[in-house]
Formats: sequence, structure tokens, C-alpha cells
Amino acid sequence: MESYHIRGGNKISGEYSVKGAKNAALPILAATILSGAECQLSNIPQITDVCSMKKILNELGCKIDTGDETITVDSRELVADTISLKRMREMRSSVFLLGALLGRCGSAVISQPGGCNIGSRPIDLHLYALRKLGVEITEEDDVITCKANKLRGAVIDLSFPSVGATENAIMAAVTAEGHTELNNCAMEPEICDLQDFLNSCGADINGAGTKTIHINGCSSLHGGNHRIIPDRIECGTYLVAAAATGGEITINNVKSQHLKSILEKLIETGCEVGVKRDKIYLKACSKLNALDRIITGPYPEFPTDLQSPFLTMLTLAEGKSYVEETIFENRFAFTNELRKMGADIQVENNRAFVTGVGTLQGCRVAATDLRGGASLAIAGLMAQGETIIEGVEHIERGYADFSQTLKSLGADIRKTND
Ligand SMILES: CC(=O)N[C@H]1[C@@H](OP(=O)(O)OP(=O)(O)OC[C@H]2O[C@@H](n3ccc(=O)[nH]c3=O)[C@H](O)[C@@H]2O)O[C@H](CO)[C@@H](O)[C@@H]1O
Ligand SMILES: C=C(OP(=O)(O)O)C(=O)O
Repeated sequence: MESYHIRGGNKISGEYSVKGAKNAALPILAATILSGAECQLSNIPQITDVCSMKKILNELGCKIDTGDETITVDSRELVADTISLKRMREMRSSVFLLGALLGRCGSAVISQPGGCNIGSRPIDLHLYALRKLGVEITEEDDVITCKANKLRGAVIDLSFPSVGATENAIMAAVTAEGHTELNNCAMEPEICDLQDFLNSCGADINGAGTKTIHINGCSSLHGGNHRIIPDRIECGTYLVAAAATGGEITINNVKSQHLKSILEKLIETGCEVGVKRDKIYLKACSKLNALDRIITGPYPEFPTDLQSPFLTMLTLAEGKSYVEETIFENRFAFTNELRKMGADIQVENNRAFVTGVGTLQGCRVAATDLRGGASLAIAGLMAQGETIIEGVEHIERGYADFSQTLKSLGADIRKTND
């Protein structure tokens, strides 16, 4: 079992170039099969979710060539429309094959996707959108069978701006007959990236980044080249690690416009934050201010994926902070581990009340989800003594070379396999 051993007390300081966004790379990798041709993607993060996606694409018949942060996917010869239970469970993003397979060959057989244990995460909105496009869906035991003789454009009103449902609907609609209007869709930058990739393959999509997306269906796509956008969540995680440890960091290769709500909160804690072209600079203050309120919400509101790192940072801030999680009902689970380290956190349903304490104490803790796990590492950096983090496979689903990166930024961290 792999674990991280962190001896706290070192500052996270230096320079880091952020990797490509996990949440853009995964749907775009799935979308390559819509092209029925060869697609070249660059700035692909080397994370285990990408390895899982490559395995699925391979099993569907795609030829894959991997370089240093690049992937070429040749999807000319698909041999299957079915994804095994095992592969579906490896990650949440397996669900993107649903829209992509339907758009490519009119059928897909899947099951409920896996991923982080942060809530119930149903896929009813995905299925609702697909039904609107003419897909017939049967669910029996664990198997979801989807078939469409012909996909037809439609007006789809999502009852909640789900990121995944928006992306699956886009993928199924690009080759549908006629026009699709997708209302109340999610506005995350990763959806714009999916639109840009698909348009580079000949799709006709506009409106991503707003509440309404229009898709004019086309009979077929061609191959394309695309560079994945930088990972705003990875960037935010390392900014928080520096802020929480009194460090000074410059993050390169960012799109700061994607981090507005995050930078505002870091400034509120008293950190000095500067933005210049594709760089963000942060210098921590000696004692961070507590935050009156962090309320997560769909983009451009504060991202749920950074709720856990921020909450962790606030455990040593001056005063009382309030954090409200509106997206995933189980995203405070990691606070049980923080409490073992001496944090003062009271959770009432989806609200957390954090009172800053003088110190955290290192101990053995277990990661049960990606961002909660990364947050335990940040807590380990903030704590006195040694913290041992189990369950690091959750963290490595979404952070490339996590322990090496922290080490290069000054952390006393080692990974063991015992
Ligand atoms: C691979 C990827 O991009 N993952 C991101 C994506 O996840 P994901 O696409 O799963 O998140 P959604 O936006 O779909 O989920 C938001 C909320 O809607 C609910 N819901 C969603 C779909 C559905 O059919 N029914 C339903 O009830 C979910 O349970 C959740 O409460 O957006 C989340 C919210 O920004 C991020 O935390 C994840 O990192
Ligand atoms: C919840 C996350 O990922 P996924 O949707 O892939 O489980 C995340 O990136 O924080």
C-alpha cells in the first residue's frame, strides 16, 4: 500500500508550471472517438485517470500513441460499444464515453461510473438529455443500454447546470440531425475547451461558457489538434499549499481569468497576490485571516474542488471561518481526518464552522477522495511532526507527480510502498 510521509514545517515556495486540466483532458479524450480519425492532443496531464481513459479507448479499438504530455488517438476502427463494469468503476469520467459512443455509432452499453466518494452522483440528467436527443435507454441490474436509430437535435433544459451532463449532451448532439439548444448548462472553462476541440474537428458548436449552447449537427467530423487548457484546480491547490505554509510561489502557464473566485479568497486571507500574463505570484502573510464565508457553486462561483484545500488552510487562520458546500453532499468527509490532527471543525449538514487553532499535530490519516486527499497532504505540511497519508491512489488520479512536485517546492515528503 502506497503512502506519503510528510514532516511538517517547511514552506512551499518556488516556481511551478501547471499541467493540463484533468477535467478538460478526460472528456476531450473521450470525444476523440467522435472524429473517426486521428486527433493529436497536447498538454495532457500524466495522471492515473488519463491512464484509465487510455485503457478504455484502447479496448474500444482506438490506436493510441503517447508522448511526453501528448497523446494521439486514432479512432478509425472502433470494435466495441460496451464498457466493462470494471473500467466504468475506475473513474467518474468513464461516463463521457456514453455521449461520445452514441454520437459515433448510435449505441453504448455502460454502467454507473465510479470516481470520488463525495456524494451519490446520479447520472439522471445525462440520461434525460440523451433521451431528448432520441436515445432509448434501458436499465437492467447494473447495465445501462442506450440506442438511437437516429439522433435528432432538440431543446434540452437541464434542471441543474451539471458539468458532465452538459458535456455528454454536447457530444451526442454534434452529429445529430438538426439543431440542439442546451439551456441552463454548466459554464466551466473545461466545457469551452471541449467546444474548441470539437469545433477544430469540424463541429458547429457555440455558446460554451454561457448558459445556452447551440449545436448545429453535422454528418461527420474529421481529425483535429488541440492543446488542453491549464488546470485551474491544480493551480489553486499549490497556491493554497504556499499560503498555508507561509511560502512564496510563482505558478506559470495559468489562465488567471479562470481563477477569479479563488484569487479573491486568497487575497481576503491577507496573502499578496499578483497576476502577470500567464503567471500568478503569491506571498503568504505571517498569520492568515479567517474567511467569513466560502460558498461553493457552479462556475464562476467558488469551485467545490477547492473547498477542501481552502478549509484545510483555514484550520490555522486567525478567527472563525464558515464554509458551505452546495454541490456534493459528502465533501466534508475528510474533516474527520483533520480533526484527528487537532483541527477545530464543526460540520452541520453542508456547513462547516472552522475555528483557527495554534498548531496541527501530524498523525496517520487516510485519503478517501482526490481533493480531500491532497488537502490532508497540505495539512501534513502545516503540522508539527510526521503525517502519514494512506490512500494516495485517490490523489494521483488527478495530480501528476504530486509528491515530487511538493518536494521540488520545499516539502519534506517521501512516498513509500509498505
Ligand atoms: C471529470 C469532471 O469534470 N469532474 C468535475 C465535474 O463532475 P460532475 O460532472 O460529476 O459534476 P456535476 O456538475 O455533474 O454535478 C453537480 C451536482 O449535480 C448532481 N447531478 C449531476 C448529474 C446528474 O445527472 N444528476 C445529478 O443530480 C451531482 O450529484 C452534483 O450534486 O464537475 C464537478 C462540479 O464542478 C467537479 O467537482 C468535478 O471535478
Ligand atoms: C470530483 C473530482 O473528480 P471526478 O469528477 O473525476 O471524480 C475532482 O476533480 O475533484
